[in-house]
Amino acid sequence: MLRSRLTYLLPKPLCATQELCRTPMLPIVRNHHTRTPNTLRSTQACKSGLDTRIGTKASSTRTYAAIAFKQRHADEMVQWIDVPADKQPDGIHLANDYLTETEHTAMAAELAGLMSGVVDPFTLQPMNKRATDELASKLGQKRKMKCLHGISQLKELPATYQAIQRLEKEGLFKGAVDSLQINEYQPTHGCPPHIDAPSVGPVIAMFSLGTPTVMTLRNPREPAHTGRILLEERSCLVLSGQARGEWLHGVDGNATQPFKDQTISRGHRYSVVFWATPPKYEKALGDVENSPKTIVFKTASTSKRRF
Ligand SMILES: O=C(O)CCC(=O)C(=O)O
Ligand SMILES: [Fe+2]
Repeated sequence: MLRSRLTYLLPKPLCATQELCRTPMLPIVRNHHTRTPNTLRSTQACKSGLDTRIGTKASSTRTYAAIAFKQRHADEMVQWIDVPADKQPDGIHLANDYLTETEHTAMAAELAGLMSGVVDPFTLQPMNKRATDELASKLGQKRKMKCLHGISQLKELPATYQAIQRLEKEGLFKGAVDSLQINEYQPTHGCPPHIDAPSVGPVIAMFSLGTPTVMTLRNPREPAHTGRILLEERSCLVLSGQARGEWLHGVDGNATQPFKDQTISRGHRYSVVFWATPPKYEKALGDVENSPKTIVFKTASTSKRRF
C-alpha cells in the first residue's frame, strides 16, 4: 500500500484501458460509469486515451487526496485479501465509521424516499428486457440507480449533502462536489467491474449504508491480482490514483460473501457515490441545475455519452 513518491512519477503504459475494453459489461447505458458498450468504448474511451490521462493526471491529486484523507483517518487501514501488499494500488482509503449512527439513519431515510420512485433500469427496456434480465440475473448485477447533478439537486438530500460537505471540508476534492449517484442493492444485486468515466474527475468517494458488502478490485493488467476489501455500513471509501484510474472495481451479486474468517450476509444496501466534476467536463454536463432528475436508460444501440 505504502509506496514511495517516486512511484507516482513513473510513466504509464500507453493505454491502460485495452484490457478494460474487453471486460464483459452489461449492454446497458450506465450513469457516471463508462456508459458505452464495449464496441463503442473501444473507439471512444480507448481511442481518445481518456482513461490513460486519468492515470497520469491523477498523480498530483492522488497525493493530495491521500494526504487530506489520511491526516484525518490515520488509523484506518484498508484490509485487503488476495493481493500481496506490493501489488496493491495506491490511492485507496477507507474510513469505517465515517458516518455517525444519526447521520446514517437520516441518510437511509432520505435515500429510501428518493429511490422509491425509481424504476429498476432493466424494466425500462421492453425490447431488450428479456435478454438483459437474463444476463443481469446470471451475473447478479441488477440494482437501481439514480444520479443528481447540481448543488440544488444535492440539497434535496440534506443529511447526505451535509455528510458530503464534511468530507469536502477535509480538502479531498479540488472544487465543490456537484454530482452524486445513488445505488440501491437488494442482497443478490451487484455492480459489474468497471472504471468510472474520466468525466467524474480524479477522486471518487462513496458512502455505504444499510449492510456491509465486499468490493472486488482487479488490475486489468494483472487479472490474477483480484483483491477484495470489506465496505462496512457507515464507511467512506475514497478512490484516487491507481485505484481510481487503473483498477476495476465492482460488487459481486452474492447474498453471502466470504471475507477472511467471516461470512458477510448482505441485506438491503445503498451506496452514495459522489464527485466534483472537473471544469473541462462541466460544459458538456450542460445546465446541471435544470438537468432531468431521472436518468434515461437507453439500449446499447441508441446509447450516447452524456458528458
Ligand atoms: O456500490 C458500490 O459500492 C460501488 C458502486 C460503484 O462503483 C459505482 O456506482 O460506480
Ligand atoms: Fe464505480
